[in-house]
Amino acid sequence: MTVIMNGNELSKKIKENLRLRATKLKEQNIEPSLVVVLVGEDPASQVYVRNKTRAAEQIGINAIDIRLPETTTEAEILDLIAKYNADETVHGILVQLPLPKHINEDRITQAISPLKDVDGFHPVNMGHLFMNEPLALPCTPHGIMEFFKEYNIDVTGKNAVVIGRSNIVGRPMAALLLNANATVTVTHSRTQNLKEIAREADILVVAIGRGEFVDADYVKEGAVVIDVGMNRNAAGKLVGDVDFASVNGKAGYLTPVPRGVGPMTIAMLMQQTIEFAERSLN
Ligand SMILES: Nc1nc(=O)c2c([nH]1)NC[C@@H]1CN(c3ccc(C(=O)N[C@@H](CCC(=O)O)C(=O)O)cc3)C=[N+]21
Ligand SMILES: [Mg+2]
Repeated sequence: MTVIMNGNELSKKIKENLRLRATKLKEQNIEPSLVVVLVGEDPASQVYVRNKTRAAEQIGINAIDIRLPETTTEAEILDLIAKYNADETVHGILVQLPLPKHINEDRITQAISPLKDVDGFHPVNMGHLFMNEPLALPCTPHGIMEFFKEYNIDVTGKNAVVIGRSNIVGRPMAALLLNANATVTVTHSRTQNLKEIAREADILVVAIGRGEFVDADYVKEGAVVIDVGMNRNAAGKLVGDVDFASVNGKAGYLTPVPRGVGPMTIAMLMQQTIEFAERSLN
């Protein structure tokens, strides 16, 4: 029997709690505010950004939604970031990735003040995370840790295998699992014997960007399987990196796509915004 972890339900619960915290902040004349910058017309990014601004609205976070044309220069974005870094009424700044090719994503990420970096992507925040003294956590890995908490999954001493080493998911996920005392293996496209390594996992986090890549052969009976993927299959249907039908029944726990990790990412983004706003009180 596989427990399907419900990201819609858990994120809803978290957002309800955040709404109360937003109300408290407003009573103290702080309006939690998040700047969301989207450059270009990528349809998937438009969906994600809309989901973020909608969640902000539900909670009572003021979302400053900035849409810029594909032709925007790097200097223009850097100017905008400098403006909001200096604006004390703004608590969080997010620039949606990916950015158009003529813009250097690292320079943009590094321009955002670490104290307003709701994504947790800034190298300073990455450093704090790796030293187990986090200031802001990357939202997707953070949301995955919240799943473990909700479903009473103790990762201490467990074999955790992360497939993927991106700066936004794989690497910070490994750090969070290590901070939580798991035994962590990070695998990637050059890993030899991936299937054999994955089969040893008590906790398997899949973030490779290849639709339905991980089937039951990669999964140990009873393992916790977390699917970070967001892909369109040949029929245009949204699928994860895990072959859900194949793994369902073998895993102990499994996240679906959609309604799994995606909504948790957004909930953690909102939580980080509220936390930054609360810090502004002190
Ligand atoms: N600076 C930055 N911060 C991010 O947090 C960030 C980013 N850039 N770039 C892209 C990724 C991806 N991401 C998602 C957020 C929500 C859903 C989401 O809401 N998913 C829904 C369904 C979405 C759909 O229907 O397509 C679900 O899984 O149920 C998915 C993916 C945030 N990201
Ligand atoms: Mg994917």
